[in-house]
Amino acid sequence: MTQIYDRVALIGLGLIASSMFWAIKRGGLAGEVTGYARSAQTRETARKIGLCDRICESAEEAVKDADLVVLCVPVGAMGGVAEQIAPYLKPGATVSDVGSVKAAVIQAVGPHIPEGVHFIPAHPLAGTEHSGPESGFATLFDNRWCLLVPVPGTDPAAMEHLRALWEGCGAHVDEMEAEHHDLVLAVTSHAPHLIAYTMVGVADDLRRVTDSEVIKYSAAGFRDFTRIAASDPTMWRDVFLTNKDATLEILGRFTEELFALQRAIRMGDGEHLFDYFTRTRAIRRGIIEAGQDTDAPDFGRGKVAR
Ligand SMILES: NC(=O)c1ccc[n+]([C@@H]2O[C@H](COP(=O)([O-])OP(=O)(O)OC[C@H]3O[C@@H](n4cnc5c(N)ncnc54)[C@H](O)[C@@H]3O)[C@@H](O)[C@H]2O)c1
Ligand SMILES: O=C(O)C(=O)CC1(C(=O)O)C=CC(O)C=C1
Repeated sequence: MTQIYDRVALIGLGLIASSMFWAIKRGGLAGEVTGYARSAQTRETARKIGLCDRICESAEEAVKDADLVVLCVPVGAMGGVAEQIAPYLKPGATVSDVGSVKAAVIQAVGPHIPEGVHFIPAHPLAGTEHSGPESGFATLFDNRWCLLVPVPGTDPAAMEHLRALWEGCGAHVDEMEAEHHDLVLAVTSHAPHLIAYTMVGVADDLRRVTDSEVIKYSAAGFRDFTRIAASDPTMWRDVFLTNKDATLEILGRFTEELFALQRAIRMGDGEHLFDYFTRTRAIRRGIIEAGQDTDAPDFGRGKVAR
């Protein structure tokens, strides 16, 4: 139990904020954690389940005297929240966020951060398809990456504190530059979500001809592949609107590969299909062997390939 901050404020009480709260409590990482959500119903639920030491009626009240303020709202709401809390931030405090896109958040939040307050964007690479204050759990960040995205002139001591908080929450911490982050995440997270949403849309379109059998008998492949299509629509709308260029670049490449496979199927080119699947299977297995598949079961002996 190492306390890193006296007071932490969480703004937006959904999956990530609630998981942060339970992880901070588990590690004894903060003296007090305050919380604020825009909707009265969310604040009520938070109080009921004991989320945060104190739920405040305004964002201003929540951030007052906080040493660390973490913005846990959808990416498109970050700028507005930053503007709202700016006059109430304590000198020397750190403002961070957990947004899935970084360049747009830096652009939206940065200008509102007052002189004497540190701004360190961050992104924990962990989540589920669930959302809201009741969806969080203390172990969400265990053995997952959290990327810190320092802006020019970032105070090294403030960085160390934030790094220690995320490590205390169970994460491995790395640093990455914003544009690079957005390109990497477009491949590993954003495009896959869009493709999963699309596949569910296709299944739904087919409902009329298959008499709902696609949904009723949805096989393991469909279920595994489309779990993430149950994710929050506001969050993902904002991700695509704010990481437009990188996502469109990756979707362009994806479409080219898809067309090549489509052509191989039409032409009966089994060799092309076999070679492609052999190569991609090796890559996927390599991810597991490198221990980067943090969902693979761990029986206390390191990651076990599935
Ligand atoms: N869900 C994931 O898998 C995941 C993973 C890593 C990072 N993120 C990022 O974390 C952030 C939060 O995501 P989440 O999954 O916790 O979402 P969530 O939908 O569970 O929670 C978001 C919360 O923010 C509140 N909110 C929305 N607009 C607000 C405003 N203007 N002021 C105050 N509160 C507001 C909502 O009412 C809700 O309580 C997003 O930026 C998302 O991109 C999500
Ligand atoms: O596992 C999931 O449900 C997720 O979608 C989590 C996930 C991801 O794509 O890996 C989603 C968005 C993030 O910003 C980080 C993590």
